[in-house]
Amino acid sequence: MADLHNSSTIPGQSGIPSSARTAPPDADGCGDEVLLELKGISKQFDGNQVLDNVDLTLNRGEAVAIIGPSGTGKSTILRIIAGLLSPDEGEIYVQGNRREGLIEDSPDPVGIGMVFQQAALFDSLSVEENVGFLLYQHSRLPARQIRQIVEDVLDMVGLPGTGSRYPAELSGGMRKRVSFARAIVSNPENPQDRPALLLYDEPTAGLDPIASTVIEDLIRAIQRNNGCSSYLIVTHQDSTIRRTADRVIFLHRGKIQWQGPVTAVDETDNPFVRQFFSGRVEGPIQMVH
Ligand SMILES: Nc1ncnc2c1ncn2[C@@H]1O[C@H](COP(=O)(O)OP(=O)(O)OP(=O)(O)O)[C@@H](O)[C@H]1O
Repeated sequence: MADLHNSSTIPGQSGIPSSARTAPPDADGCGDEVLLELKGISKQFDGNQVLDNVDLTLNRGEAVAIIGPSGTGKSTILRIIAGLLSPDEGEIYVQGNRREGLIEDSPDPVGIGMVFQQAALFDSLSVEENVGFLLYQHSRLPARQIRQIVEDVLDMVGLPGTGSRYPAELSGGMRKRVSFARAIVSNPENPQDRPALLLYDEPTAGLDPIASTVIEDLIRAIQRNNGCSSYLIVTHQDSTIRRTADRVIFLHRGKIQWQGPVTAVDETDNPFVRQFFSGRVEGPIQMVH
């Protein structure tokens, strides 16, 4: 496992009991291979330092939640990891290979998939055509098989029998689940296309508690079905943090202020984590008005 003790960029780390800082080596049976490493990543927009010298390591098979107040750079870090945005400074290693430029310039040695916060659906296409869009466009699978795959995925996201409806006929939460279904649909002809790393940007935002549970269970099921795949998940929702994360990273003011196993979020005396989980207005995190 990554040795969190050696990370010098985690000022709040000292509040975590040493026994809680690292998981037992290879607890998940996925080996201890480092899948992703960020070294000294910085990014600013219009003079606003959003990420400031961030180091982050993710092992194969790990599930990590990135949390923190709004506007603190969580989506930015996902977009940098996905290769959609360049950092101003720092290095990115995917399975030990340094990435040069954006994803379009040099493909990574393993697939990285991103499930966006707001994936737009095509209004003129049915739910089935939306979810099966990439398979209809890029695979040679017969339409009947694509329909079956789509039906199965709709079932998985808790929307069975909705394939013939149009996005305008669905609630916002249902549309979100259709987007999710589209993001996770994969071609059985190319199982190697399945990403080794998935990046989820607030997949349960705006969903009712039961629909959230369906998506949270699905995120875990996808990880199990893909062997030792890993994911990073950005979320504000307490239940999603607790049900999908093995490890939690707290980002604020451009830096990782705390990280530890999900079981430690209720034990740590780190003031950022305490304020975040209690929802108190008073504390080191100041609302930006
Ligand atoms: N392309 C961009 N151009 C200018 N500023 C940007 C851009 N992308 C992000 N920012 C700014 O960077 C900061 C961090 O944004 P980001 O979306 O990463 O935050 P976040 O932590 O994901 O927020 P939230 O929890 O509200 O989704 C914000 O102040 C945002 O306005």
